[in-house]
Amino acid sequence: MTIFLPDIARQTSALPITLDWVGMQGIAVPLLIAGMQTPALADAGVSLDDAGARGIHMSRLYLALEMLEGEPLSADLLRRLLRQFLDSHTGLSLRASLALRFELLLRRPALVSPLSGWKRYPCELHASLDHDGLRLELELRLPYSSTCPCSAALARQLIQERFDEDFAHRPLHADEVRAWLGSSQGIVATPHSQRSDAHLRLRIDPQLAELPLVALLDLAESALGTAVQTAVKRADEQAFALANGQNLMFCEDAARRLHQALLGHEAVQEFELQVTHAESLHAHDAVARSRWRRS
Ligand SMILES: Nc1nc2c(ncn2[C@@H]2O[C@H](COP(=O)(O)OP(=O)(O)OP(=O)(O)O)[C@@H](O)[C@H]2O)c(=O)[nH]1
Repeated sequence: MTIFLPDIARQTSALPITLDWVGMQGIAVPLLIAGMQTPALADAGVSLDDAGARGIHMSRLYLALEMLEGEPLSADLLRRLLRQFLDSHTGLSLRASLALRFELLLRRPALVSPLSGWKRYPCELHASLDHDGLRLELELRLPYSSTCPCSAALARQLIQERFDEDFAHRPLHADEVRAWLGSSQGIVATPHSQRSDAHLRLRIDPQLAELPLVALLDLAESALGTAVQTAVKRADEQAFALANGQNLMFCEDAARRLHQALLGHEAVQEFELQVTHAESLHAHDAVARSRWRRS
């Protein structure tokens, strides 16, 4: 005996209006990225371009997401998946989209010691397919350390003044000066540093064979110069202090360095970036933004 199941989605809408996006948000999916299974949350949807149709077929989108489990995440896989969204909604939808939110874990080496540890990078990938083809946008967030150049200059001035007070009118002896340099009575002031955050939103070439996730994170960290560390021994901390001292930056400096680095990457077709320095000088943040579009 066949049981009749009412199918409301096939009814006609009482209000004939098209909809930009209909779908599901926050679906749990495993992805394969950089050789690792990576848990993600997916938002999957299509446009509803048939104004008279009551609804889309959610289950068809949900089941198509199984494609993500079997092979490494790539532009080609996303193109085929979104094509499946559209093929399963022929006559209803002209545009399909998928957003994936996940945290990429990368093993990062210490600066000096032979140690390493995992660092997490929050990522979002937004893919859409319509008659113009596949569009890919990548959002990356990465933490780094920034030391204020103004604060460093002001601290150096205080150290010079203290030096004048302690040594101006008597002969200098290297041992005495060396001991003074190693004391907090001599080095009376230190500049402030802060944990900072870079947020990159990049339009990526959809023809690429591989998604350049790791390459772009490496590029951004190298442009900033003082990425936050994972495993740290004292030797690593000392190297980090040196790196910060040689890498003083305002938020404007950080934004310009990232801008310059991203301009040179072949996969990047357009970007917006924001750097946020969570100041320890005051309770609000210093922020700089920049954007670029290939003309
Ligand atoms: N379109 C739509 N479906 C919803 C919504 N909320 C829950 N659903 C349910 O999602 C389920 C899956 O929808 P369909 O994909 O059309 O299910 P189906 O008719 O069994 O599958 P097909 O035979 O492939 O069309 C249905 O049971 C819907 O009732 C909603 O807001 N809109």
